[in-house]
Amino acid sequence: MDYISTRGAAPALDFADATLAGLASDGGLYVPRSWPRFSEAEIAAMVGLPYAELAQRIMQPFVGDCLTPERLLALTTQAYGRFSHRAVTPLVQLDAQQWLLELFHGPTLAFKDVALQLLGLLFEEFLGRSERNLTIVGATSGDTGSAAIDAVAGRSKVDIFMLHPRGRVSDVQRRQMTTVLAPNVHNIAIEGSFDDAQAMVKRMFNDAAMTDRFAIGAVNSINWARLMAQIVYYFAAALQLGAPARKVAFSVPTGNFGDVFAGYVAAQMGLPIERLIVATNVNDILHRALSTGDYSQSTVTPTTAPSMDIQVSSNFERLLFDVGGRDGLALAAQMRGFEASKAMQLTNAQREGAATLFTSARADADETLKAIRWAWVETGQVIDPHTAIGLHAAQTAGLDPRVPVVTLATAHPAKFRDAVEQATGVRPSLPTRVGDLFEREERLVQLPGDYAAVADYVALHATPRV
Ligand SMILES: Cc1ncc(COP(=O)(O)O)c(C=O)c1O
Ligand SMILES: N[C@@H](CCOP(=O)(O)O)C(=O)O
Repeated sequence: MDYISTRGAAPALDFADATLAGLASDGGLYVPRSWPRFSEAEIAAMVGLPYAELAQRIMQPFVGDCLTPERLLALTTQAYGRFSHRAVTPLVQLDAQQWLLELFHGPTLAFKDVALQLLGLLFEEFLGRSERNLTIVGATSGDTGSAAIDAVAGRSKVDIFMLHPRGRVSDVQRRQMTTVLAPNVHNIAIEGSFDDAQAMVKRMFNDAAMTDRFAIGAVNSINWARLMAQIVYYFAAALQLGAPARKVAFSVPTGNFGDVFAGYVAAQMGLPIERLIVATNVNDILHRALSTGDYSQSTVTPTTAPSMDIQVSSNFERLLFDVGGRDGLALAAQMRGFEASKAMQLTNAQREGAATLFTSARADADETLKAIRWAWVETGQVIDPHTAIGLHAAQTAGLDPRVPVVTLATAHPAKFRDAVEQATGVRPSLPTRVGDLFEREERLVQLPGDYAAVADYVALHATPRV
C-alpha cells in the first residue's frame, strides 16, 4: 500500500515513511492510494476475535509489508495490553436503541490512547531501523497531548513539543501533560485557541528553516497512522451488534474530524454503516458545512467540551478529497482559497458525496447538560460533556428505531468533573492510575501566540536530525 497527498504534489510514501512524515510536503494529508475492502465472509470471520487480533487483521492491508503480520500483532498486543478493560473498547447498552462505546480505558482516559499507544510503538519500530530521530510537534485541545506524551515519554530517539491553548483545557487534562517530567517532553502553553496552535504546527512542517535542521513528526490526526488505529473500534462495535448481517449507526463527538473519518474508512472497507452522525458543540463549522455547504471559520467559543473547541477541522480535507473525486490539484486550490479567506463553499460533488453517509447535529450548553443528566437519571451512566454531545445528536437524529446507534464515549467523565457535577450533582473521582495527579509537580513554558516564538523555542531544545 502506498500513500498519496490530498494536495497531489508530494511524493507517494510507504506506510513507514508516511507515519514518520506526518504531514505531506505539499501541505496535504496522506491517504491510502485506494481503500482495501473486506468481503462479507471476511468480516463475518472477525466476530469474537480478541481486540489486538482484530486490530492486526483490520490494519494489515494499510501497513503492507512494512510489518509482518506477526510483528504487527506483537505491537497491537503490547499497545492494548495497557488498557484497563479486557475488551479494550467495551460496549454499554443505554436503552433499546442506544449504546455507548467506551473508548477511555487507556492510560490517559480518552479515545486518543487507542491510536497513540500504537503510534508510540510504531515510531520506535521504524526509527529503530535507521539512525533517524524525530522531533514531534503537536497541538492539543487537551486529550491528544496527554495521550501522545504518555506514548513517547522517555523514548530515546524522540523529542515531543506539545502546544496547548493556555487556560482552555481542563485542570486534569493540563496536569496529565505537564506533570510528565521526562527530559524529552516539552509542554508549551500558548495564548490563543487550539486552531492557532494547530496552524503553527502545520506551518512548521512547511518551514524550510525548521525542516532542514529537524525531522519534524506528527502525533495529531494529520498522521494517517492515528486514523488507521481508530478504524478498528468501529468494526469491534458493529461486529458485536450483528454486523455484517446488520447495519449500525454511529454518533461521533467531532472536532478535527479524525474519529468520524475513521468511521468513513470502515464503511469504505465494507463495514455496513447506516449513518455517521457528526456531533459538534457550538463551534459548529462542520455542522454548517455538512448541512449547508458553507465551510467558514468563525471565532472559537470556549465550552464545557473544550477538546471540541475547534473551527478548522484538519481531516475534513481527507473527506473532501475522497468524495470530490480525488483531484489533488483542484483540492489544493480550494484549500489555498480557504486559508486566504477563512471560508469556502463545498462543491456539489463534495456535498452529495458526504450526504450519502454523514448527518450532522449541534448541541449547545443546555443540550449538553441535559444529555449528561439523562444518561445519569435514566441509565445510571456518568458521561463526559463530549460524549453527551454525541448522545444528544444520536437521540435527535431521527434514525429508524430498528437500527442500533452507537455513541462514541470519547473521554472519561473524571476529566471534566465540573461540568459533570453541574449536571448530575456527582463529582466523578479520578481513576487510581492517575490518582495523585494533583500532588505532582508541573513543568511547562508559556509563550505568546506567535509562530516565531514557538519555532525559536523548538529550535533551541530539539535534537537536530541525524
Ligand atoms: C474527548 C474528545 N472527544 C471528541 C474529540 C473530537 O475528535 P476528532 O478531533 O477526532 O473529531 C476530541 C478531540 O479530538 C476529544 O478529545
Ligand atoms: N481534541 C483534540 C484536538 C487535536 O485533535 P487530533 O485528533 O488531530 O490530535 C485534543 O484533545 O487535543
